Amino acid sequence: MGGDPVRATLVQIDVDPAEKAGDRRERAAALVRSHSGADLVVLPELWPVGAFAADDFAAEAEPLDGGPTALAMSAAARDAGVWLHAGSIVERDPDGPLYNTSLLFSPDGELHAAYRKIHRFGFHEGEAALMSAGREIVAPRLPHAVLGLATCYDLRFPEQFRLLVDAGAEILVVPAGWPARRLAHWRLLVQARAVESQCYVLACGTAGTHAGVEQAGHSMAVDPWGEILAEAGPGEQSLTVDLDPARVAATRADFPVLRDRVLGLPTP
Ligand SMILES: O=C(O)CCC(=O)C(=O)O
Repeated sequence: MGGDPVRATLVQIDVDPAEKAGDRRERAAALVRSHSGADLVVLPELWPVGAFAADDFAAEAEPLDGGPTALAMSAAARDAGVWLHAGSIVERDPDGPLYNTSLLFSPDGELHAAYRKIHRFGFHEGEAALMSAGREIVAPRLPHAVLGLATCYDLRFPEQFRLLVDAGAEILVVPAGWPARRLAHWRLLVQARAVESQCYVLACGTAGTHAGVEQAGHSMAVDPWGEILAEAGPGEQSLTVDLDPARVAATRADFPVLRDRVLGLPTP
C-alpha cells in the first residue's frame, strides 16, 4: 500500500427548476474549475435537466459529440486539469433514441468513456418509458485505477457490479438523483456494493427538489471495507477524499471473499 493518493471530489449540485439548464451548466463548470487540485471530480446523474423532470427530457436531450454539456464539461476538465466524471445527460443518439449517459473526460478534455445506464428507473413511466437501455459494462482504465461505471437505480442490481469487478473495477463511480424518501436504501446499497465488490465507491447525488421529488443528497465516499470516508448532508455541497488504490488489492488479499466465489464466474 501507500502509492500516491487519488484525490476525488464529489460535487453534489442543487437541481432547482427555477435555474435554467444553461445557467446550471455554467455553475457546474465553475465548480469543476474550483477543484483543480483534485485527480478526479464527479458530478451527479442528469443534473442539467433533473432525473425526475421527464417532461423536459426530449427538449433537453443532446448529442455526445458537440452537445452543450459535453462541450462545457470537456473545457472544464481541461481548464482544471482533472479527470472529470461529468455525471449523466439525456443523450440523443444520432439514430433517434434517448439514453441516460454518463461522460468521463480526461484532463486534456477528451471524452475517454461513456456509459449508457443499463437499468432504467420508473417501472412504466419516466425514464423507463422514455429512454432506451444501455447494454455495455463500462470499466475505463485511468492512470490511478480502473473505474467501474454505474448510475443510480443500477445500485439495486448487484449482478452488474459483479461484472464490473470481473472487468477489473477498483473504484465504482455512481452518479445519482436519488429520492429523499428512500435515503435509507441509498446508504445501505452504496455500502453493500463497496463491501461485496471490495472496491471504493464514489456515489454522487443531487440536492434540492425538482418535478416534486425531494432529493436525498447524502453523496458518499466508501472504502473497500465498507467504511464511510465522507458523507454529505442534503444541500449543495462538495466532498473531497483521498483514496489509496492499493487498498483494493490489499483488502482482497487480506479477506479473500472474491476468491471464494462459486457461482456466476466468468468463463476462462
Ligand atoms: O432506486 C431508487 O429508489 C431510485 C432510483 C432513481 O431515482 C433513478 O435511477 O433515477
